Amino acid sequence: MKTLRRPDATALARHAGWPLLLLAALAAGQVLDDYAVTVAGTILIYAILGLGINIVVGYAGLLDLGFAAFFAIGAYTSGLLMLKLHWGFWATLPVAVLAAAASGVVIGYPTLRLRSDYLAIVTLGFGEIIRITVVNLDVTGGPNGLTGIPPVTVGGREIVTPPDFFYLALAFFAAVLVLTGLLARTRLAYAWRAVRADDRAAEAVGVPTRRVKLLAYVLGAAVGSVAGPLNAAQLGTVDPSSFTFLTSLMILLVVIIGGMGSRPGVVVGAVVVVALPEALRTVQEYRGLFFALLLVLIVLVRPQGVWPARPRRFARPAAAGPEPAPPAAGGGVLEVEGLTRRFGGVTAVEDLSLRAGAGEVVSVIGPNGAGKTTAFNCVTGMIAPDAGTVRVAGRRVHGLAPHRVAAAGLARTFQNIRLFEELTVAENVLVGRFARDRSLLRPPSRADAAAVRRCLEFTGLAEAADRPAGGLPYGDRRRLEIARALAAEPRALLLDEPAAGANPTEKRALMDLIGRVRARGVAVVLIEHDVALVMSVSTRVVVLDRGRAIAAGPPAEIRADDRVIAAYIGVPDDPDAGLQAEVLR
Ligand SMILES: Nc1ncnc2c1ncn2[C@@H]1O[C@H](COP(=O)(O)OP(=O)(O)OP(=O)(O)O)[C@@H](O)[C@H]1O
Repeated sequence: MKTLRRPDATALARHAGWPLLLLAALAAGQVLDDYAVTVAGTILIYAILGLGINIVVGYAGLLDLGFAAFFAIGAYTSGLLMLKLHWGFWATLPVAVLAAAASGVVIGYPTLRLRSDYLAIVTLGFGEIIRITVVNLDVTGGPNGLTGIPPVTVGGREIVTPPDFFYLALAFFAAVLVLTGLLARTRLAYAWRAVRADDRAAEAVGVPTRRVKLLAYVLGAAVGSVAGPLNAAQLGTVDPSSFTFLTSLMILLVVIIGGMGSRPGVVVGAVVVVALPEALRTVQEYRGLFFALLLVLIVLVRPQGVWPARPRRFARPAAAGPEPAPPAAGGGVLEVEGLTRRFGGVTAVEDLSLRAGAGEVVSVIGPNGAGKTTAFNCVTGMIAPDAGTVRVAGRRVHGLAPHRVAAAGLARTFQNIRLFEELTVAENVLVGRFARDRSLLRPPSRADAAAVRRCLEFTGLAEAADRPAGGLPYGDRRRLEIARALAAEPRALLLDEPAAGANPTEKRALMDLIGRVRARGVAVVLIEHDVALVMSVSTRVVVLDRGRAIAAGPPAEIRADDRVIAAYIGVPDDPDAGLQAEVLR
């Protein structure tokens, strides 16, 4: 039977697309007139800036309204070194990139804890600070900027004509393209996309989010800054009016129009942002109006961008690889002692102690607001407890950042499912591997791929590997969260209401899954309102009421405990109480 060759055709387009585009650009340099080739050179400069901001905004989702600052830092550093110290262009280049990378740390570090709107204000302010500084310093030429920058020489030849400059810009663009292409394949790029989707969930599954965000600023700034020296070389001047808020906005538009996180989209965006105003020169008076209207139209028709990023297919390893060895005997133990957390006058968790051994299922039950989720959040480092200790396999983990707690062997799921919606199922699980291996600047390893496959097969999601997580049915979303947690090969797995909203078939499947996880020697801690499920899967049950553990023991004991029934079921004339009591009994 004939098989469809479609994937091969797609792969060909994927691999041949860039070389073909570069070849077309090489040919265009020969045939275009000087004006068109100058516009094409400017498109390439914006494409380089776009590839830079694509890292910060497109991959990591950190809104940046001051990206022109890095463009300026690159241009001024290179220009000043050439004019004041008589360095050659090529020698100034690494210094310009380093200066921009260092300012990426300056802007990145204080903004790590900020979310979108505050981040926008801070980055906008940073862009203005840089512009106002260069306008007011004597050394940078004040409002006149720098003039008389010597041309670039390549192999003894001065780059002065528009086609020569276009080819230089094309070489820079190709180099930046290769570099960003390599970056897009690293584990860091997956971490960026996870951070963009849900940074708290990313941190909880082992991604060192602060480092990952800082790297986005640093690498984005370094990549974008390359456009600065190039622009200075093209014009022979550095003019502060080229680095205004409007420039930052145009650079941001490159990725918004093209498609967040899409490198081909960046090229499309740069063409639109640079060439469209040029094409509208014939209607000079209405140019701004037409440009604005066309942009609105593009964004309305293609809200995801003209060329949105496409999900990558998961590279299936030949085999899922051997099961990881179960934790050593006596390992896989979670020990919580005296955990206390207050919120103002409310004591959400008070002096809670809990122990889960390898292969045990310990359930934490209690009425709404009893403090169950707060206890989980304290144990996993997402909120700091006021008192108490948490140990995983004998190692203290309280006070550690959530990604370190995950690395110590504690994986979790969330009450309100927190998946990385735009990532595929396989990519979600891959991000879960960060708890095992935090290396960032290399592509996912064979071990990563084998673990992803193993976890997908274990949870029955292998068929859905390449589907976006956001499109999964409810039951599969719950299972995917568990698969992502298992990718960490945890010693203890904390499940927060995994059966909420599940139908009876899904509940049975969940019970089976919990049984299989437990059989691998993992300690399972379960928060659950479904008492029947709790009683059938648990080895021990801890009952919380108003933050305190009022009973703990095997299910049979808990069923018979009158204090539990009174506290958990509530007032005797509650119409639901009889039913719940039946289940407990
Ligand atoms: N961030 C917070 N700020 C203030 N109070 C909080 C905060 N988080 C939880 N609380 C309070 O702490 C108590 C315990 O809440 P928690 O969500 O841990 O309970 P729960 O047992 O998980 O409830 P549910 O079963 O409804 O999920 C509640 O009184 C809640 O209002």
